[in-house]
Amino acid sequence: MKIAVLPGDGIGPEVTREALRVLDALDLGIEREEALVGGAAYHATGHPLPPATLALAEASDGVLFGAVGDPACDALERHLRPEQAILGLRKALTLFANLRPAKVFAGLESHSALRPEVAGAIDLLIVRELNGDVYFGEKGFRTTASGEREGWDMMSYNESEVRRIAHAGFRAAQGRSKRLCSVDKANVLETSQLWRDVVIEVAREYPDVALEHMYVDNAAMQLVKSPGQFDVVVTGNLFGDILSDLASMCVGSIGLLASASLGARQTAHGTFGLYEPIHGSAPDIAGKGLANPMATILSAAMLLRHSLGLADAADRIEAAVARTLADGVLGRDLGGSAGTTEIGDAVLARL
Ligand SMILES: NC(=O)C1=CN([C@@H]2O[C@H](COP(=O)(O)OP(=O)(O)OC[C@H]3O[C@@H](n4cnc5c(N)ncnc54)[C@H](O)[C@@H]3O)[C@@H](O)[C@H]2O)C=CC1
Ligand SMILES: CC(C)CC(=O)C(=O)O
Ligand SMILES: [Mg+2]
Repeated sequence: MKIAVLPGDGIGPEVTREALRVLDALDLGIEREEALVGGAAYHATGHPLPPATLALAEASDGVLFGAVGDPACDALERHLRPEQAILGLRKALTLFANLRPAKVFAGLESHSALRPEVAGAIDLLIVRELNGDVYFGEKGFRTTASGEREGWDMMSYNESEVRRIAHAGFRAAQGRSKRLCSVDKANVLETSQLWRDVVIEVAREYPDVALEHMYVDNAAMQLVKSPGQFDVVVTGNLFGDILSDLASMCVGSIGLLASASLGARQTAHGTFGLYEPIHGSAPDIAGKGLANPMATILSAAMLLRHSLGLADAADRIEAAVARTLADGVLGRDLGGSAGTTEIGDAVLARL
């Protein structure tokens, strides 16, 4: 079993370090190799996703990813920006299904941005499409006839892209409460109309799952009003990106939400995937020891479960994180004072 570790930029290396300490403590015999990615890779090699990094990821059983993003790179041509590394990995590795669970941990109800009785009901899974949509369409700048600058980005989905993520959504729903909410903007966008049509076609293969459709603006409102109504949500790349950050504050902090990005490839141990917190490189707190590493630690648990066939070890990590939070070890993001290493220590002590 071998994993690739790509810490990246900003708080990426800080939170990845804590997740690796947790994996080490479990002594699971996992070989690992680290590589540069994002701004760190650009500064060292001139490219945010060097061929050696991609090759390492491809040759591994799973990838643990920190975060990419560096304000010093914001003026670079787009293909050289750090964010292109994570987009490139998702695309090159055909990781089209991004699972983003959001559940309120016991004891954290009052740390949600919502009222505790509303927050307490949250236990949902966002299944976000990750290989298509406006993130991967043609884009550019042009000058209009009247001489104005104009930026444009092409949004599209084809039916096979929608079909495979719809299947992922329905299968996830079958494993949970058999309810699936498909989120789109079919009242305005043709991309979304196609999305809705295909989801309805795929639904015929899952008669045991109750399908509902919701427009994304309403979904954002409903997630704040009564998040407990949602179980599995399947949606496109852009909407899923936005709704999952929103869901993180319903749970309490973006520093708590983990993710698994999966495709179809099977290894000897499980489904190949990339695992990362849903947050970014947080330049505002990078290097200060303030980042909450729990999202990355929980991502490592998802790696063990989905890619390495080590569900018991994943359960242990998740239980240790839950106990740490229940014991009131909270970072600044949750109104506490524990730093990154202190939170890692607390999880280690509860493994
Ligand atoms: N998958 C990735 O690598 C992602 C990269 N990014 C990149 O990250 C950079 C910063 O983006 P932002 O929009 O600021 O989003 P962000 O998620 O990095 O930060 C948003 C806010 O949440 C806080 N935060 C994030 N993670 C935290 C943690 N673990 N503990 C405590 N507080 C945390 C930050 O301090 C900041 O105030 C940009 O370059 C962006 O493109 C953004 C999202 C995902
Ligand atoms: C950095 C972006 C490419 C993606 C993002 O915000 C995310 O995947 O959550
Ligand atoms: Mg995001």
